[in-house]
Amino acid sequence: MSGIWGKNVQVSIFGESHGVAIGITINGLPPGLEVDMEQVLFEMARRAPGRNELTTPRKEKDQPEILSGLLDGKTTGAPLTAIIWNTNTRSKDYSLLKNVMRPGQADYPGRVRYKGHNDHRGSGHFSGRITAPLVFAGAICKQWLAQKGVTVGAHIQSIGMIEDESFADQKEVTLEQIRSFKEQQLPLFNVEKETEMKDLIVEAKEDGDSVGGVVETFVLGLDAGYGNPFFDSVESQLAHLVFAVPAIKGIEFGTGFDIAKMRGSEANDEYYYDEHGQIKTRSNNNGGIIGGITYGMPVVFRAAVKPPASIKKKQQTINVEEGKAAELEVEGRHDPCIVPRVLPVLEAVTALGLMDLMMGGQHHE
Ligand SMILES: Cc1cc2nc3c(=O)[nH]c(=O)nc-3n(C[C@H](O)[C@H](O)[C@H](O)COP(=O)(O)O)c2cc1C
Ligand SMILES: C=C(O[C@@H]1CC(C(=O)O)=C[C@@H](OP(=O)(O)O)[C@H]1O)C(=O)O
Repeated sequence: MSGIWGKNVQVSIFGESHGVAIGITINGLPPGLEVDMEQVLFEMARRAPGRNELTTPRKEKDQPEILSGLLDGKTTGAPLTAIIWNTNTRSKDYSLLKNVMRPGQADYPGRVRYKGHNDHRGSGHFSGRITAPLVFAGAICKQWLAQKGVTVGAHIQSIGMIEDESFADQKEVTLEQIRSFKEQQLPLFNVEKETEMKDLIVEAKEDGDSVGGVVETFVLGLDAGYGNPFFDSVESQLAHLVFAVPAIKGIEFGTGFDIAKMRGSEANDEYYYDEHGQIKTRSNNNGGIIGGITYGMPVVFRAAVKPPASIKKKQQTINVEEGKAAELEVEGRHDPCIVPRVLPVLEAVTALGLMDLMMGGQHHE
């Protein structure tokens, strides 16, 4: 089980959705980093289940208990461990699913990989619930990044076929705008799309179905010169973490797949000096990264989020115990759309990836 990630800031996650608890150990945090716990709790509440009609009804406090690594509100430099108790499990929802494999969920591959020993209750260690500790870690990384003038934000690019404007369409995205996104149930540039998106989610839920979407994440204030060519490129670093998040099925940086349709003359991001003598580019088709290295423009990427697999609609599948075909209507508490809740997770892993990269000391300075 690969529950460990990172070079300079290393995280190790543990737990199952219906086990006693979930949690994380973070190694490599610099000593003396002041941790604003209110801010950490705020970030965790953005992701927490059961907070509104658009999410799973499972209610969890998601209150982290710090076991080590923090004294008088500051990191000690020793491993920081936080535990989050599971308090609202309802494992009977999963008794059928030990043998009847949900299409699109990890039941079948997980069963094969772990020889049937995987905890199937609440999808066990595969559950989106295990992203709560990642948001905890990301919230601390964000505070370290803020000291370096780096801010991570995100908005919903789309839900189903309903699109928001893109980051690239904006004249300027301010820190104020990012703060206001964090307060919104559906963070959007074009708030007029909110009702339409909410209705789509509710409609899918009432239909016993689910919807997917796209989250666009952006990083402001990152200097030129971070990253590496080839294996440790900034794209590789971020993509590794983004694909670690359950339900993510695609990623594109900058103009992404559409750059393939452009000519070089259109795709190239032309350089200029701004009024303060800063080097900028007129477009940002490369999403802030060229040669695996940042060039001082915002890092921008979009991640495709699949519609959650656990739906009430009747589906054809198999019962592996009986070795027969089976029909399945998934009961229980599920998100009709993962997009709003995965958005803070994507911000968190971005912050973690960047802090790990920046702690590496490979910058030109
Ligand atoms: C925050 C969050 C909440 C999720 N909620 C659900 C859910 O309620 N029902 C479900 O079937 N999948 C849900 N998922 C997705 C599954 O965890 C995921 O599809 C599964 O682990 C298989 O992984 P994959 O989709 O990345 O291949 C959620 C994911 C996240 C990140
Ligand atoms: C509890 C959370 O969301 C869960 C994520 C999830 C899944 O399959 O990923 C399935 C559901 O689990 P359960 O059947 O136990 O209610 C969600 O409620 C959470 O994210 O904290």
